[in-house]
Amino acid sequence: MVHTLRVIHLCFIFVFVLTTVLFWQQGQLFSQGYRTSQLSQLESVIARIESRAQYKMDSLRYLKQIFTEAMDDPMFPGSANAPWEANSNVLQSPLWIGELPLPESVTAGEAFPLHDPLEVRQEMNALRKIQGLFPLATRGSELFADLYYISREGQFIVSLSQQVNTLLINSYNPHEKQGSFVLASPLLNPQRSTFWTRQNIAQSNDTLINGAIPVDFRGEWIGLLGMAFSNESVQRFITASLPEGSQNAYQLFDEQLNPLTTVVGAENGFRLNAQQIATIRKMLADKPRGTLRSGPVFITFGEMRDTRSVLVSTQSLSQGLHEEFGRFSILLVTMWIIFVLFLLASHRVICRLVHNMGGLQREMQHHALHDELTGALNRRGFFAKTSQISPDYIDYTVVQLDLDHFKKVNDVYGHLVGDNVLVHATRRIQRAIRSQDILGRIGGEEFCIYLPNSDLKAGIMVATRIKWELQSAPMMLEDGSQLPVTASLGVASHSEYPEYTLDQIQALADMRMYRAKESGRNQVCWQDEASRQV
Ligand SMILES: Nc1nc2c(ncn2[C@@H]2O[C@H](COP(=O)(O)OP(=O)(O)OP(=O)(O)O)[C@@H](O)[C@H]2O)c(=O)[nH]1
Repeated sequence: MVHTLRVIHLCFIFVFVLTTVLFWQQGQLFSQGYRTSQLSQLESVIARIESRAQYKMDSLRYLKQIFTEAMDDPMFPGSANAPWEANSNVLQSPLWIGELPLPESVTAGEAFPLHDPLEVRQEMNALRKIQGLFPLATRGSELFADLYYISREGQFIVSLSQQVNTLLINSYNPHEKQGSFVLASPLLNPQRSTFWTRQNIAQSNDTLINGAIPVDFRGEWIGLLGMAFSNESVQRFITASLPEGSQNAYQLFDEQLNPLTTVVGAENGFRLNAQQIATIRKMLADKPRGTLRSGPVFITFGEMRDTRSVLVSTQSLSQGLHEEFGRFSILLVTMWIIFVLFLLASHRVICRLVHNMGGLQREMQHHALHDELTGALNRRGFFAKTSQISPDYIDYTVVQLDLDHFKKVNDVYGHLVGDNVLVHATRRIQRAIRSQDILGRIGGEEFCIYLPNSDLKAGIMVATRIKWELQSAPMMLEDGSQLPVTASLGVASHSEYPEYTLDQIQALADMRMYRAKESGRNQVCWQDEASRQV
């Protein structure tokens, strides 16, 4: 049965491992699918942001075109006012003007004419012209921008809103290496293309994001046209770019992974820690897109080359479970748990069945080989056991025992007392033999004892001890009287007839037992011719 149980355990372990591996593989596929879906979701958000940002840059190029054309337009003489007086021009809404300290590196070594009122007026006229066109370039309100122009000639900055004007002036750092004016120089921007820059707003954690383009006129670099986007407007812009029903939170970072916006989208309260930022930075050095799992949070990130920023999306476990992949994962895990529970239950039932069957089998085997009344081996059990071991034991002796006048006990005291005598006699015999000796009740009141590793002499000693055990302990009856129990015993040893089989030795002992009966009972006989009594 132990073997059967072991096979059952192995089968169940095999099924458990196999199905767990299958479920795990399925989980891996889900996990891969989830990763891909997160990346494609981020990709689509990045594509939207980039296309919108590109639209802004295209608008800027278009406005620059109009601006340079207007500089040459003789039909638009413009205002005769000096730039710092332009606020008084009431024809359109005011242009806000401020003085801007241009970096020395930009102006050094170049012979600037002092403020040429004509060129400055031309610039102002051109600005007036594009001022009217600008609202067309700010499609919708999701990305509020303000247009500004920095005149290299006049060293002033003009913008449509006073707020942006002040911000630009306050945050302008002429020594900034990546400052917009520096990046617009022909040296660093020979293609004269658009570019993105950032300015940290003084006394605040906010950043002003600028899209800018250098303006050249008649082959000479005269200024810079730009759009400034406030932090909140970028935030609104990203929110508007998110897919509907997205469970992710997004945050925009600069290339050094300093946050440019606060978290937008689903609110999961998650903030990247220093270690996660270091990991993302390391991964970005290899690939522009990537994913990582950090505890219960799944992080997806992607670089946006044009705007030189990094978009990071995070999804907490609970948010992920609201998505299709999350629901499938729950289903998969539930199915696995149900399966394992079912497997455990069936394993338990089968083991119990096998155990019960084993018990039943052992019980049946015991009944088949043992005498129910005395508990000793029955005839079949005795011969089964002795024939099992007798080939190994060549030096054995058999004692055949028959209770004396047992019929009389039955007749006088009844069968119940007769049964008790049999039990009593069995116990007494067991007291007189060794644990390795085999006792069997092979007939009604007939017993046989197999003595391994015993010669005839030892057998006679055991038989004599049994005789005395019985004789010396009569059975107590219910009325307090004593019932003497004696037996006649025959002894035969394999050593006498080595060629004999166990059956033959047992038959010989039986014959000698009859001799003991004939010789007057309650005695041991071990010879064929003349019985010897002890
Ligand atoms: N109570 C009881 N009696 C049994 C059992 N098995 C056999 N007997 C009885 O044992 C008696 C055996 O009697 P006999 O073979 O004539 O032998 P005996 O009376 O012992 O006489 P001797 O052997 O010559 O001394 C029979 O009456 C059987 O019915 C049993 O399990 N219980």
